[in-house]
Amino acid sequence: MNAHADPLRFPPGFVWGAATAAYQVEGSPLADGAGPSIWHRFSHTPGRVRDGDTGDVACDHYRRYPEDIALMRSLGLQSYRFSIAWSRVLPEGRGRINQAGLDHYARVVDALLEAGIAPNITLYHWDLPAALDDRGGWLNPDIADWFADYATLMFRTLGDRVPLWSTLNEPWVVADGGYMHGVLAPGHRSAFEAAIAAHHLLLAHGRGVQAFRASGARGQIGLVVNLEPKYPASHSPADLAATLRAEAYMNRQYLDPVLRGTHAEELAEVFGEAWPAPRPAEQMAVIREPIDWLGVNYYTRSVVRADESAWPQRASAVPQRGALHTETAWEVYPRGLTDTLTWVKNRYGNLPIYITENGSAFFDPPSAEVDPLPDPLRTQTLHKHLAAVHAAIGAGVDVRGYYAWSLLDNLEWAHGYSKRFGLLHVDYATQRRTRKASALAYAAVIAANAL
Ligand SMILES: OC[C@@H]1[C@@H](O)[C@H](O)[C@@H](O)c2nc(CNc3ccccc3)cn21
Repeated sequence: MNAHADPLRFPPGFVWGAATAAYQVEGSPLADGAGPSIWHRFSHTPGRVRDGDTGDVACDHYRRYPEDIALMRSLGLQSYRFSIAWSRVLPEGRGRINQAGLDHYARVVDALLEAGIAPNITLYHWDLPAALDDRGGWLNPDIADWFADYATLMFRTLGDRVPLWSTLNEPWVVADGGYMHGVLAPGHRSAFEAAIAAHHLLLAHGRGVQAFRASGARGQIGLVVNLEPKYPASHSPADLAATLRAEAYMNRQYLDPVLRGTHAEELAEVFGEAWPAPRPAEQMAVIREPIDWLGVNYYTRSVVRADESAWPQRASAVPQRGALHTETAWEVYPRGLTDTLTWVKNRYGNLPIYITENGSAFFDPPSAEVDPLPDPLRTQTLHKHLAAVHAAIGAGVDVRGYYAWSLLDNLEWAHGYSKRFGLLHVDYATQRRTRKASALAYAAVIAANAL
């Protein structure tokens, strides 16, 4: 809270939430008839995840969600963004339905509604059913049908009472991490596969939106993308061109097809021989199925220079020495959030935006000896990014809400449990939750709807 100057007030009805993802928090990956996901396989593959960490227990959120919802309520959270583990409800990803999995998520939704917290459901947050990966996963063109069938099942089950839905979380990370560089599940390393996966992710998104419209579900559906503004290291032609390639590869690769019906022109240069022939017009039309809102995940920016050795975009980030960096080595750069939001408005129009993830990993001890647990760097970083959102709103961007990443310390993918993003500290030895000071700072902003 800004104790001296006039408070920065947010619009009436601005939605304040927090976010998680199934594989990072739930634990019990095979409970009650669930099938394995590619992240269950990946984390159990030696060498893939730091310290051999897995999601077998995580935050035990699958069982402890009533306690966690009570904590959300105590902080005054108005919405909770979480994901469905596809292989809990369809153990093989298609066909046979696991009613126990559907019943679990219905209980979570009803408990949230009972607590006055609006569910915001992500259908896909990286944990593809392993059985679908055995059929090619995101490389199989049939996955758009598989995803649409899964989405339809969820809309029929929960569509009467869930106000916000998104199809995919960060398709760029799925393709770049899972298929281009191989650092995330399923761990492939091929530009050809990355381009194919990217197209099928876009097709699946569009088919998911069509399924939402056909299901008659209430609420609104969107797409969640990670955006990282790219600033040229110099005004040299080489650096300017590299910056455009980096921006096209991360920031425009998915938004241009979904919101403009075209592909960023630099992608043919970035992917080279791996870039496919122009896609059929009817597929581009599916991809462009109109969405109701856009989810923006923001963490940092990058300052870009030309780098012929950096594959595939031939551009690399210039370290910003002297700036505050997080434990994930991301520069803290709140102005980048304002710039990103105004960039979206100027390029794609003023569609409703939710900041679906924003947060920071700074060191917290494994066990919390005091409540609240001091976390000054995370608290100041939170305040600065909320001020950046306020600035974007003041510039006319239609930002509807903000979700802190994350509600809980959790499994940070290949980093294991070594990076803590939570507003709530988790002692993994005891599963005890402890509020961090940033949680109380966030609660004060929510209570005042002002900074
Ligand atoms: O790393 C923090 C979170 C992660 O826990 C979420 O599951 C995921 O949605 C998420 N996306 C980003 C930003 N995008 C990104 C960029 C490069 C590598 C990995 C993630 C950060 N985060």
